[in-house]
Amino acid sequence: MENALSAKKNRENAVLLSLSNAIATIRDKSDLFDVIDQKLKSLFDFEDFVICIISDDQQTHSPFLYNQREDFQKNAGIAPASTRSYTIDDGLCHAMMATTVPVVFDVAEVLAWDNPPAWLSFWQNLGIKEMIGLPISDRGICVGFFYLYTKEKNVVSNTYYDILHSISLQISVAVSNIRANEKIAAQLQEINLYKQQLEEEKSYLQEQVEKSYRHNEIIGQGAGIQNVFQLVDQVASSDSTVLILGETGTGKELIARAIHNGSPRQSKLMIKLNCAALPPDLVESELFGHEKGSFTGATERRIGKFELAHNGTLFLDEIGELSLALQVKLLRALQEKEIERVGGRSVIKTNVRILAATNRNLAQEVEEGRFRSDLYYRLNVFPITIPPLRDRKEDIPDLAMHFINRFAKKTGKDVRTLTKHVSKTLMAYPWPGNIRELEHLVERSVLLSKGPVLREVYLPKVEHINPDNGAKDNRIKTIYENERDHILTTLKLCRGKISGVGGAAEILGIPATTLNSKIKKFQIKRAHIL
Ligand SMILES: Nc1ncnc2c1ncn2[C@@H]1O[C@H](COP(=O)(O)OP(=O)(O)OP(=O)(O)O)[C@@H](O)[C@H]1O
Repeated sequence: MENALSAKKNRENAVLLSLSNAIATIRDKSDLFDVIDQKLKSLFDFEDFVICIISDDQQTHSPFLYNQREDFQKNAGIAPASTRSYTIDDGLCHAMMATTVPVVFDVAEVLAWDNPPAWLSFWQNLGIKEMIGLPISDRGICVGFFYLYTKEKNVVSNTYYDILHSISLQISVAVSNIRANEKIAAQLQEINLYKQQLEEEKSYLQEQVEKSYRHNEIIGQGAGIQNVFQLVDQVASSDSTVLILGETGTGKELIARAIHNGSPRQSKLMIKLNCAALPPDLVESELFGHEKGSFTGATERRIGKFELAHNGTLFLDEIGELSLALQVKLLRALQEKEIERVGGRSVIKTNVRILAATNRNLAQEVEEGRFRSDLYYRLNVFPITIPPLRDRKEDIPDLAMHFINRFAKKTGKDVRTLTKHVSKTLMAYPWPGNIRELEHLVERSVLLSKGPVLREVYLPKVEHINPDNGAKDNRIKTIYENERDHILTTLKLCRGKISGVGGAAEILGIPATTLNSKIKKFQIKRAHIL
């Protein structure tokens, strides 16, 4: 008998020793899981176990280490998961916190209490009859619980209590180490994230410095652009969302930057996202960021433009190209003022001023169901429409001189002015690509010019140009859309003149009355034309 007892004692000591050696090498949760599952099981037979940790506010506790068997999810009741938390006020926790020694609970008895733990019936459904609770402590304070579940009753006799107590102390040390490691890893990840943010901010700042050098002069004396400047002055100092409308190349980004630079957010960043430049799923992660592994290719956690623009301005260019699914997500972000990274679980508060731009007729896009009306109304708080260059020809000579000076400086060529003839030619051209097209044409002409006076410019032939360059639409249009677009283009070319010589009806070869009824049918408004 004595021999049998001492053999048992020896076996226990051996398990304890090997457990303690194994615990010393533990680096993470999976190491600890294996040690408990293999070494402790060799001491006595238990079915499963869970280690829970009490939250910092001492109100709840959550599973920290547990078996992640797939069949658990199929069982009735609440399977352990680190995302779940339970109140500490459930009798069981209080009993555990009041003791330093193992406590054995009869599962059926606990379930008959007034306030049984919400998760316990899950284990009963698996046939668990008893559970042994051991406190997990850190420097003498109870920080969690270690529950061992058994299918038989009285598996652990009193003689095991001492050894279980020693084991719980050792496991407590391992849990503390793992939590400390996890904290360091999370901090490292935060540091890397900030590093990435700083790098992105740096590249944005470099871009901004470059642009502010180029953008300190916005050229335009004509009434059309002066009206735009007035609107910019009115809205810049507020936090209002601004919708900037205008054909491609009319200066929408320049105006967005002027609004940002005139706002109290000017010392922060203006981040730009071109909604048309990427496929929809990438636009989502560009906007909101993503967590590591949230999709194939997401090898690193990455913050999105919303986060990057925090306390600054987010300029959403070509907003009309945003998919309907993303429009919903953007609307939610604007309404809630918070975002969720793709694959992320937590919400992130953001304080961002939104400027949006499009060369599409958004009101029409709404009518035709391609743009959500609720998002449109949220964006259309303060619309600014930039007139196309053909409607502000008076600005062309100044703009041309501005670009001549810039490119002469850039290329080192001595070009100082342009002839009257060139000026007239430029003013007669309809500029479907607007100021950007003028900028490129001047650049080319400066390069080709032979003296200090620009005598020649090489304009494309007008008949090849479709001045209604607004929609970059690759889909095949319906006959209805085509007819509407054709009428609209002609009306734009004629600046809204319907009848008489040079009127749209004459060009289209139909009576003015017919054109008028078509305008009605297609719901073409004056604002669409001008
Ligand atoms: N009033 C202006 N004075 C000087 N330069 C201008 C002016 N307006 C536009 N530009 C220049 O014309 C080019 C096109 O402008 P910008 O990129 O702002 O147009 P956009 O309307 O945003 O074009 P897109 O619709 O294609 O995005 C830029 O190089 C910009 O600096």
